[in-house]
Amino acid sequence: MGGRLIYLMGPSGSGKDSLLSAVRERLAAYGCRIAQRVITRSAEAVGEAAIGVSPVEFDRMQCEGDFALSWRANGLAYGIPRQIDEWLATGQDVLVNGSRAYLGQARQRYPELIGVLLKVDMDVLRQRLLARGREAPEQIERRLARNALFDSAAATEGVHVLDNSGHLERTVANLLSLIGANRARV
Ligand SMILES: Nc1ncnc2c1ncn2[C@@H]1O[C@H](COP(=O)(O)OP(=O)(O)O)[C@@H](O)[C@H]1O
Ligand SMILES: O=P(O)(O)OC[C@H]1O[C@H](OP(=O)(O)OP(=O)(O)O)[C@H](O)[C@@H]1O
Repeated sequence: MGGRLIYLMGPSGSGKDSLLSAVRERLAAYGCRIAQRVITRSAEAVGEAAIGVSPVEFDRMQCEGDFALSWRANGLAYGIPRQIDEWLATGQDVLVNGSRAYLGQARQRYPELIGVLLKVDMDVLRQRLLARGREAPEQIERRLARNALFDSAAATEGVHVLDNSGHLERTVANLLSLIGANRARV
């Protein structure tokens, strides 16, 4: 039997990287892989378990079929290495940090994917983005404005919504429970 693809999404600043860092070891113990993303962001500013490449290198990798999934957003290009297909084929679950805008295309390739949407109140989101300090204020406002694209009910159809407005540990527990990683694998 193939593994499950868990497709984590959420606004910039909703806590995807923090959540993935917090669950990394527990998911590894459960046998679930976390895909390392390739991003056209300088390596210093990647700030997560991702690989930074130049736009030219990204295009070359894409042409060579290195990515199972890839998309562009926020002026950047993102790729999920095709290695995830080997993991899924050998029955391992895989968690990817995805894009809300790309969900439909991801579903075309992986119809059984499990969508998980991290949600945070708008004011909390702005505060967290400013406190993180990775983007300039105008970039932060553009990222917040982008969220209006995903306000419709359709955006949450068929996806599991996890609220990360509170403590991260609660969100961690909810994600592990959703995946079934809080109990022994049978
Ligand atoms: N539950 C939480 N409570 C408080 N701060 C959080 C929580 N989750 C994430 N953060 C903080 O919010 C900021 C954005 O989180 P991050 O994981 O970088 O989000 P994303 O990867 O979705 O852009 C970071 O500074 C992070 O430390
Ligand atoms: O279509 P959207 O849901 O808006 O997503 C667009 C991109 O933004 C996020 O990336 P990234 O991790 O670079 O942004 P963040 O760390 O600032 O959230 C997300 O993971 C997608 O790659």
